[in-house]
Amino acid sequence: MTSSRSAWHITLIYLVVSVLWILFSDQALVLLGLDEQAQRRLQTYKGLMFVGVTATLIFFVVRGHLRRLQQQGRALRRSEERFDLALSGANDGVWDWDFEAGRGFFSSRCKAIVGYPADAELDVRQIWIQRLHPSDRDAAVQVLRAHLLGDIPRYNHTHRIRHTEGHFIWIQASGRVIRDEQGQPQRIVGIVRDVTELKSNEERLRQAAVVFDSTKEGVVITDARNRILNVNQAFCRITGYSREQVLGQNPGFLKSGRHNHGFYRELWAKLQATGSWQGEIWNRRKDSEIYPQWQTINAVYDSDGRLTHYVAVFTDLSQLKRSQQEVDFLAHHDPLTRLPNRLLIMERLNNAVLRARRHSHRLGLISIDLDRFKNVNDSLGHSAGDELLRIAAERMTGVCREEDTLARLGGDEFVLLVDQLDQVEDLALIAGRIQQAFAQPFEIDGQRIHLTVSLGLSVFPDDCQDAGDLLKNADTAVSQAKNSGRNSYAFYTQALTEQARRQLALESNLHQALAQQQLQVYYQPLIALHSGRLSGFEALVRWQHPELGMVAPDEFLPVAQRAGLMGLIDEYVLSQACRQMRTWLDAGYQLDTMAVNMSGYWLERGQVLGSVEQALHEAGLAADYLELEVTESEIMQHGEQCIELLDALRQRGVRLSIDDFGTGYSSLLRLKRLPVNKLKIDRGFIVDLPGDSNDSAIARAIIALAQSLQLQVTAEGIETEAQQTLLRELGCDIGQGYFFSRPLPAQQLQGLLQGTRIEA
Ligand SMILES: Nc1nc2c(ncn2[C@@H]2O[C@H](COP(=O)(O)O[C@H]3[C@@H](O)[C@H](n4cnc5c(=O)[nH]c(N)nc54)O[C@@H]3COP(=O)(O)O)[C@@H](O)[C@H]2O)c(=O)[nH]1
Repeated sequence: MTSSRSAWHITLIYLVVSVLWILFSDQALVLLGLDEQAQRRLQTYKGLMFVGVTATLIFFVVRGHLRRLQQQGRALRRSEERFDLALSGANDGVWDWDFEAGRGFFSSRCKAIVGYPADAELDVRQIWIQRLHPSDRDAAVQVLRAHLLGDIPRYNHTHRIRHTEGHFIWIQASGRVIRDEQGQPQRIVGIVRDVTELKSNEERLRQAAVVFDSTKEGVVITDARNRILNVNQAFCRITGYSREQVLGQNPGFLKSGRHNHGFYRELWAKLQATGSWQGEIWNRRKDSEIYPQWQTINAVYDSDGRLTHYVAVFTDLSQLKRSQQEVDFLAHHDPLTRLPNRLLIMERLNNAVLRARRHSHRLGLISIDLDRFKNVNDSLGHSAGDELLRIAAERMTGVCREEDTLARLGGDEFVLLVDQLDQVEDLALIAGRIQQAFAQPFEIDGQRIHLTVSLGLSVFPDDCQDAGDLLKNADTAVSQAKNSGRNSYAFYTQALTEQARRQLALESNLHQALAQQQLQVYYQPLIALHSGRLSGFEALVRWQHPELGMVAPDEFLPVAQRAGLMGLIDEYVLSQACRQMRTWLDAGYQLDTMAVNMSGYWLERGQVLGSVEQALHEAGLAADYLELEVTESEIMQHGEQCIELLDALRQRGVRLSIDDFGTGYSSLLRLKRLPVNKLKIDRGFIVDLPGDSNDSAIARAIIALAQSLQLQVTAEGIETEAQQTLLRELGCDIGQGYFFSRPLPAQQLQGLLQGTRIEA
């Protein structure tokens, strides 16, 4: 019942009772039959009583009403106090936006949130519209509009507001619209809350969650009873288990079985005593693979110091271990062929020598060098060269025993350590097998490559006393194999070492020899066999070493070649020979030829032409006196380039001769194209004449071939009269050899020259 109806009720009852009292109380007095004075007195008392009763009634009604009002007021205040307390406890501010009046009310907390003092007079624009973050404005207005249109029951939105100090704060505003009878929005009332800290906490949590899930380390969080509460994605990736499969489990199910109880006992003892443990631990993945991990476990305590959680963070070390193994492997192996490298073979060699010493057995070392491997690299490129080395290593491994070690020292150098060698000959058998491994051509990039190997064999303790010397000796022997024509093997001997030492000494003295003119040119006569006339000389270099005596060219020329001095020697001999020829001609000796050897170095560098022209010019000698000798094998090796050079020399009038003819397998077709004047039969075919019928046949054939090609023929190495006679009979033009004279210095040839002088 409303308050006005209650008031009408009471008033009506009062009216009825009052009217009935007035109407019937006087009649009741009349019925009493009292005199007029008594009646008037009673009427006065009656009136007084009515006033007294009604006054009493009014007193109680008013008092009751006022008491109720007081109670309601107190209840309202209490309720307001509770509301205020609740809002301020929750740190919320109240706002009220009256659309009709265009005013807003903002509680002091509401103002404080934005940075205004409590007594600041603010309108809605100042506190809300102008302060909204531009990025949040559209969304905030849209939610408000939706609520005002009745699309959503409450206005609730979180957005950024610029604080009076300039920075942005996050607030959460909520409210509800109040409408008039027609449903038109009158005002909206609500609360506002500063959620900046909440937001930054949320952001931190979000970041933590991203870190938790994106970190490469596996993370496991357990409760105090060690039941898994959470794991991250890295844990799942590393272990192979899904999150659902492990939640609630004890992490002990990951144990690999590789650690004993003592290990785990110590782990837990340390964890409980210090609150953390760190170390390498082996666990088992879902696919049963066991793997190492580096793990840190920390105990987590609450503010009262009670243990609440354990957090374990671990890194999978298996990749690292594999890399470490690979690094270790590469430190001792060659990455291309995966064979042991120099470091490892030396280690094994040293150990093998110690064992061989202790047990008095032999061991062998084979140094293996691929012949002309450089040509493959130069012509087909380094990747083809690498591929070839890889296949060669495979083939050699295939023919070696398990217990022996094949290693690559670098480039095309390999060694094979043969442990426990029963007899030296066995090493030769193994060398043969390695040579055989190269019998088939190599298929690289669609090309068939024929390759041979040279092998040097050395035996402990026969050839040396330690591992270093064993390797050195095998190297020396391989050089010997190479010098003797490649595709062969050679054993190391003490004599070889002496030779190697002498060659080293020669190499270091050769520069000095050139500077101090220790090199001399000797001349060996060339005799026209049909007349016995001295037709010329071949210039041959000699080294008069101050300590070693006369050193033969066979010995020092390969050294000069290696030392890069061949060009200087060739030029020196050429110019000396041309000058000497000029001197002899000027002295009136009738000579036709001065023969000079042309080395492979000259052919390679292509400097011959310039040097020849210069030497002839300086000596003032006509070109046709000069005969350059090129060996058959050099011509074969240098091919077209050599022919072009010979052509050029020929055009300048220089005569050319093929030296050591018969040893180089030149084809007749090529021979026909060569611009040469002479063939020089190799001494090897002369030495056994006239007794050896094969050599006779060869000499005869060469002479016939030369004649048919209209070339002259010289036979070198004639040591006997019989050889001279036979060769003359066969039609050989020129003879050279000890039978006529050894090579001699110019001044010792005067006697021989006398017969050729033309008297002026
Ligand atoms: N590029 C150069 N090569 C040169 C030069 N001087 C010599 N050589 C080459 O060195 C090789 C050895 O030469 P050498 O010891 O001088 O031997 C020559 C003669 O002494 C030797 N010969 C001559 N007759 C006889 C004989 O009757 N018996 C015998 N055992 N040996 C004899 O033959 C060598 C001449 O050879 P060749 O040149 O093939 O005619 C040798 O290959 C020389 O070519 C030089 O200055 N530059």
